[in-house]
Amino acid sequence: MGKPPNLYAFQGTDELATSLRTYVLDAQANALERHNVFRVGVSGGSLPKVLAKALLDTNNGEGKPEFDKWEIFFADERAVPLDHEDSNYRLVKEEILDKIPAELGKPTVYPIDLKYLDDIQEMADQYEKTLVGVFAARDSVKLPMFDLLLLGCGPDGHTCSLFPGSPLLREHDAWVLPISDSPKPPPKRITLSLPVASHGIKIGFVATGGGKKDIMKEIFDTEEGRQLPCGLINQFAQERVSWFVDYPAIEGVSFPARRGSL
Ligand SMILES: O=C(O)[C@H](O)[C@@H](O)[C@H](O)[C@H](O)COP(=O)(O)O
Repeated sequence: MGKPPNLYAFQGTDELATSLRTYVLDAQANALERHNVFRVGVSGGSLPKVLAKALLDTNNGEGKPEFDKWEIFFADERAVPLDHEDSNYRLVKEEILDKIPAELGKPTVYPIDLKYLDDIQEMADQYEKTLVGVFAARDSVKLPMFDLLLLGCGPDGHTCSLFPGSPLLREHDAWVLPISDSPKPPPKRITLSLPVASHGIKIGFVATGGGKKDIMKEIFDTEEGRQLPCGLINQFAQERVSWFVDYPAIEGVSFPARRGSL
């Protein structure tokens, strides 16, 4: 049995961002030492804004992101053009990529292939091929191992585009899956599968605001919550998972949180 996930709680997003920066830079240092590249998967939602605060505030702690060594992938993406308001690529571009100062270098980014907007199975297959190309042949690597996955948690306990009760949660072979009926709009998306999302060397969740307190209580304090997508990642990845939350998000949660800095 491994150790439980880490739950770090902060007074507000500024404090959260400072510790998230330390966490990301630590993951970067480990990855660069291991293979001189930092492979990161990011989600949409509120995460990119918090991540921008963590990474781009240059007065914020020691060390720097070495973006020219970063390879950025999408933990999930909506099947829309890259300049569409629903695009996670557009969100990450506007919040982070466009704001990176030149001296920090430019990351390599892997967006979805727009040729397949009308065929999301093909879009998922192509994105999986991209991962195969980067993480080595599928036969030799059972699952791609991201150096860091940065994920959000929906009010129903979903993460990436893996929703509670979805048959996609039972998929153990594919690395990337299509979804055509996402309960959160827009309906058509692709997502990392649960085994891939649980396989990151480090997996960081960011959840803030009182709107998250009921689902956080469910995930951390109840047996049913452990079966929700976020709860399943907690179970599978255990101490490789770290949650960065603010106090309102864990009001009433009994699971022990470490308050203050990382
Ligand atoms: O593209 C998406 O819809 C996201 O990747 C999704 O999984 C998100 O991370 C959660 O819904 C949490 O969103 P918030 O952080 O905005 O609550």
